[in-house]
Amino acid sequence: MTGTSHHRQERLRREAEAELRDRQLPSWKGRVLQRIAVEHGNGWYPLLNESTPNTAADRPDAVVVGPLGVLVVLLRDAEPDWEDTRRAFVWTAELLAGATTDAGAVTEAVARVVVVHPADHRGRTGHTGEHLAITEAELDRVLVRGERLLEPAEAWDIARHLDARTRDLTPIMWNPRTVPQQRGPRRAGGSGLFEVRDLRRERVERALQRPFRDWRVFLDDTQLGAVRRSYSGPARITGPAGTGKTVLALHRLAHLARRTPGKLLFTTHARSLPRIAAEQFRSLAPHLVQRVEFTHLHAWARNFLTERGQPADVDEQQVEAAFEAAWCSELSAPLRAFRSSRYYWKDEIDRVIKGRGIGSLETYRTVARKGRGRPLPSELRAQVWRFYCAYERELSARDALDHNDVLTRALTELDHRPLPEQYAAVVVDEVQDLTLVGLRLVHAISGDGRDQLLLVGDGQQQVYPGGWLLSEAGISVQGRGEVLRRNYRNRAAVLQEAAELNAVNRFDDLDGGPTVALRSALPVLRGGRVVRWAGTDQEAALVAALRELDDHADTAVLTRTNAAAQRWEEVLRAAGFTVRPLDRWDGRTPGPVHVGTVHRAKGTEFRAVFLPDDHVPSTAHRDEVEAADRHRLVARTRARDHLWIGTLTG
Ligand SMILES: Nc1ncnc2c1ncn2[C@@H]1O[C@H](COP(=O)(O)OP(=O)(O)OP(=O)(O)O)[C@@H](O)[C@H]1O
Repeated sequence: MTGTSHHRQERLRREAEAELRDRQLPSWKGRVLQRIAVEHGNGWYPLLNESTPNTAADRPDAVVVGPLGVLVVLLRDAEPDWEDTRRAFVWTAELLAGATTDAGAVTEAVARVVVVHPADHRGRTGHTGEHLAITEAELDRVLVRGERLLEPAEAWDIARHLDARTRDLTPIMWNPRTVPQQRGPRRAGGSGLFEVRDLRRERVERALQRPFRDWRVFLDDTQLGAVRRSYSGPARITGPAGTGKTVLALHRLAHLARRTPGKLLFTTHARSLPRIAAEQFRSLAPHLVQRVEFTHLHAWARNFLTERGQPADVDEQQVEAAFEAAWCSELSAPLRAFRSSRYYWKDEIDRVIKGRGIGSLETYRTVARKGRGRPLPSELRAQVWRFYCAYERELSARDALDHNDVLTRALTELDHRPLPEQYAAVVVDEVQDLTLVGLRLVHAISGDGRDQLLLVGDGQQQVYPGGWLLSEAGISVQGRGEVLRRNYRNRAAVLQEAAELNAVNRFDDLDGGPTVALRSALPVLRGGRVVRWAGTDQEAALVAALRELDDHADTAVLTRTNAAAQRWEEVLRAAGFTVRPLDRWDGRTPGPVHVGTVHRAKGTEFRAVFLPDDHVPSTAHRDEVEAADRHRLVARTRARDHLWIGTLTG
């Protein structure tokens, strides 16, 4: 430390001592608060609780706003009760509500609870479920070291907001009415919409330059509303691709975790998404990660049945063999005559008959089969039913269960014997891909209580056939929900390319709620690059295009089928690239080129995405054309900056 800065520190310390003199603080608390107050010289704005040192157990002694975020500081001789630290956080978070900075609305992700103990404290320190515990000797950990979360102007705005919101907190060492001299770049006059939009763009651009996405994103007003709102029953978030639905869902989980005891559940249909969401949640709220279970729905059902001593393993080969046996029998002949595709009839069983939990031909005759193409005549339905019964017999003969059986059994078991302990909240992402039985299961897990169930999805991104009405699962969202419109992921050129697809939303029109199509989404980021390639030697073209990229980090080659993904893996390895299959990715390491199916990439994003032509056979069936367009929409909207689309000719 130089002589001058030492002198300045000493002056600040004496000023702090004078400000705190009347408080009659125990000496160690006085020292800590002085130290915090001195940090004002480094861009921190301390606010002291009016009652300190006689602070209530569940209130902070100080709230300090600065470059490393908002610290909710509790000075305690002994380890506090976790409920008290949580309440102190919630109290502060509620004061933060409505705070805005140039970058947008403030989220709770910028705040954390820090419990400070005296230097001779012998108890535990470090991270607990709810807070970070340190001794007074370790204050640098929270005041000096760590990730920079707030710009100087943002910290100032938040500190002033807190001062204005409550009389319980008093600024020390700074005056909310005096504009600080050394401030970071601020908006220069005016508040036109255009300018606000530019600022948001600038901030998102900055976040994109970091190696990983900035999960402490400042949510926009609609997102923030949905994070903090208390819903009296099940609620629903919709919005086109890239509008921040998953971000919102994770913030809401953190928000609810801080307010309620008990476990929370994040689930979805796709196997890879929970792992990635868990990583994102970890960087958003590391101390709460133990409280949230991230599991795809089939794994949840399997674990649940296993715990209850019931069989739950699915042997894919046996399932395949059972279907093949039925398909090879004469029972499939009328089906083939109507639609030759084996996949179509497999979907009919998986997504319509078993997926909807249809137990009799009478019910099957009446079901709407939305999005499944030409209606099935009644006589053909009877034949499909016979085919389905043959498949079931083949399964039993092999003593095998398919994935639908596992969900159905879990639902029955839950009906019989509910969970011993309810989840505090359940969030379902990509809800449009669940079957009706899957939806009933999440509803049975969550119940209808306040804030218990949040459904997040977008009908334009449905990649599995079949649909349902929420009411068929006994769920009513009755105006409880939000529609997001601002696309933060895709640069304008990429968004435009994806929005041109005619991805018919067969899902949301079922519920009649408000929806926004991708083409009406509002792009936040400018620029972007779309390359359309057409020719015969696609492998050479894609490899050359990949080589042209200045950086391969965060790049993906996405395919329609597993077989195509495997083939591309080999091609890229042979060309010298390091490749990682998407199903082994946890969203953390951006290093090698990722290769996988679009299904595996659901809910994720990459800087550059390559979509080679997969020889999709052309079809005249409307449902298949629509499904292919939805699939393409999902694929294209995975790209943030750069999109490469291949077309094989000849
Ligand atoms: N308010 C915001 N400000 C800046 N960036 C944001 C904001 N909200 C979301 N983002 C960013 O936008 C991208 C898309 O967010 P997210 O994955 O939550 O969207 P989504 O609606 O779930 O997309 P999809 O339906 O395609 O899976 C992410 O990189 C996220 O960090």
